[in-house]
Amino acid sequence: MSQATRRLHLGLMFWATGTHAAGWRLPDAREDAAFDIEFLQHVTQVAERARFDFLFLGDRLATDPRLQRTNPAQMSRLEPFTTAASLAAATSRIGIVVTANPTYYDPYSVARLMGSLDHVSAGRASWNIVTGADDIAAANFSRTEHWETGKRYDWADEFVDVVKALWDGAPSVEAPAGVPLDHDGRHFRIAGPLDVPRLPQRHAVILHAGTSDRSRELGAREADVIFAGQPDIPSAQAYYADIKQRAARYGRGEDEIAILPGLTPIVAPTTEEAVAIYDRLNAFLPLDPEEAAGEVRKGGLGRGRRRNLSALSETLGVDVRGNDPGAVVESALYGQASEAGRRLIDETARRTRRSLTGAARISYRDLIDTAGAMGAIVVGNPEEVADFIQAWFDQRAADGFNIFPAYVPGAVEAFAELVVPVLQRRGLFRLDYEGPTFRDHLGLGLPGSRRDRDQLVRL
Ligand SMILES: Cc1cc2nc3c(=O)[nH]c(=O)nc-3n(C[C@H](O)[C@H](O)[C@H](O)COP(=O)(O)O)c2cc1C
Repeated sequence: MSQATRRLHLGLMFWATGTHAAGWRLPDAREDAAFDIEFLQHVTQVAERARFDFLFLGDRLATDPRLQRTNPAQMSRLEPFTTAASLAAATSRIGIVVTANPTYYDPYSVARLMGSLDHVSAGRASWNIVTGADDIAAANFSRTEHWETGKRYDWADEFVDVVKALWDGAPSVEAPAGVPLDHDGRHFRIAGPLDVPRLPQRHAVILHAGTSDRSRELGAREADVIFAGQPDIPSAQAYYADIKQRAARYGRGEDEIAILPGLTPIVAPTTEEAVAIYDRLNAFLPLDPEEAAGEVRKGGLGRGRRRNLSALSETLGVDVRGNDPGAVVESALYGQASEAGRRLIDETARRTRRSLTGAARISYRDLIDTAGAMGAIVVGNPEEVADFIQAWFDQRAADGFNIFPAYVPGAVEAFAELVVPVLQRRGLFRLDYEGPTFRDHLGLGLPGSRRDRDQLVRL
């Protein structure tokens, strides 16, 4: 795609009390937000008014008390297909992404649920394929273990193939009874045809999120959007180039696959106000008790790492235990710290505008706060946040972002009101939707049928 026509894409990651662990502590936060469908609809409408490409509903198939520390709204939630149908009825343009994990679903059900959602939403359905980070989910699905990566992706590859083939054979004007599938594969035996009529988008938009080589391959082959997690431009550029190269090997053009890292923007009219929000959120978070040497524990995905001087010492490569967490850090620490430690200090300075030498100084507590949330975070005024987004976009580290609002609804409204107009003024983001379907927002036409495509490849 030429630079002139390349457009930024924006998704909204919806965690009802925000993606910051203290998002639920702010005055306008709602502790029942995850279950109040009118509230979910309101947030989706705010995103739609700002012309976001999509609202993203992640999912987990198990609850985990450890999430209470970091994202309480993730501990219990509404089932996403049901939620999505309700959000579709309250909106008319925004794409709606539902996470459904092939490891624990079956293909006919997903083809049917997603196909129905595409009808209910008039062409705005999207399936986020994840193979699952939660090994505890296995215990809810009559399994003794969460499969290892190879098995999960062998299963997922065939699963996705079958779902797309079911959509291709869905009842249509040309074939009112549908086309039987008669799939007899390694994992699935499915007769078909699907009982849902041909989807408005033919295929729901496919998203994918994962980290392994197998995940990259599945994403490059099947996904229209990749949800990525790199925290900085160099690592995001490497990931971006790798996915686009892999996609090219499947005959797919650069513009057929959008790579959107997650980004937490903390924005306010002035830099000082934005930093004050960031500090205020972090001040709510308690520190963990210190641990004995050699016992530093790290949290898993989404559960955050331990917030104490022991864990900080690990990252810095310098033993800083015994300091008052609120004390300012000596400037000599920079020279002593590991590379990861120096990155942590630099990132803290970028977010807080404090330094090791200036009038406003970095404290140990500031470093702990940064280490607790190392994803891509930008704190600043609207122009500064837009600069950050544009830098990633221009340097091909991203085709846009999945926006993680730190607190809800305030951070969604702030981004919509303050940053989107700047991105629009710069010609980076759409002024209006160009069509009614999610595929239209992504600039994608209707997909050819899999069988046609396979035949073309054979010719
Ligand atoms: C950005 C991102 C978002 C993810 N979202 C979810 C999710 O909503 N639900 C889930 O079960 N797993 C989610 N995962 C986990 C992936 O499905 C995957 O299982 C995990 O990253 C391990 O990588 P692998 O599958 O490539 O081995 C996410 C992963 C990433 C990187």
